[in-house]
Amino acid sequence: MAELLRFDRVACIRGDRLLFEGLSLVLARGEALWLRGPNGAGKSSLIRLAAGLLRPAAGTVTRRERCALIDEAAALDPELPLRRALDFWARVDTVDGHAVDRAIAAMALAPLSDVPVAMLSTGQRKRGAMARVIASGAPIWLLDEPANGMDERARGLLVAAIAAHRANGGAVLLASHFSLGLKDVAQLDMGALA
Ligand SMILES: Nc1ncnc2c1ncn2[C@@H]1O[C@H](COP(=O)(O)OP(=O)(O)OP(=O)(O)O)[C@@H](O)[C@H]1O
Repeated sequence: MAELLRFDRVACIRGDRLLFEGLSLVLARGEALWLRGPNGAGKSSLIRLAAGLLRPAAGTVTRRERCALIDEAAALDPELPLRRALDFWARVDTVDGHAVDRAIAAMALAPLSDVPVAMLSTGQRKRGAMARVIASGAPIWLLDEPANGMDERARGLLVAAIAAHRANGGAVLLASHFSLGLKDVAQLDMGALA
């Protein structure tokens, strides 16, 4: 099945504000969709709907595969060295240690493997969170401002990881205030919806 994620006429209400309604989209294998729009437009809310962390006020969200999420929290145990924090999620995601090795290499984190997550810089922690997503093996990546705090080199690694994931049959839903320079990416302007 090529289709991984579908929104059918979805409405989203936060607090007492209608953020959007009648929103339909399909994300298929190999595809990427870039959510754009000003602060408060609803990009994070749409990603949380996709993750199943928010319920639509109307319409339906269908996920046909597992998803992995990055948002403002790294979701890595701050007390653990980075490698062990990633190994914890590998056990939850039932992937083997090689998946973690590959993810660490993809985000150039080997020199930081023994550093406690709490001691990582903002950009390093973001790379760690991205390694968690890569290692998960989840076909659907939900990336809410994944490049925040990343330097140019790390952004390059992120873009390469996204391209490799898509080439492997994965799909990416991305919220970002700036272009990452992704090739062949569809765009949804949330400002135009609000
Ligand atoms: N838990 C909540 N309760 C009530 N309102 C909320 C809640 N979370 C977010 N909102 C509101 O929903 C609106 C959309 O927020 P959201 O975080 O989805 O926007 P965004 O497009 O991701 O913004 P940004 O570019 O600043 O990250 C905002 O007006 C925000 O105040």
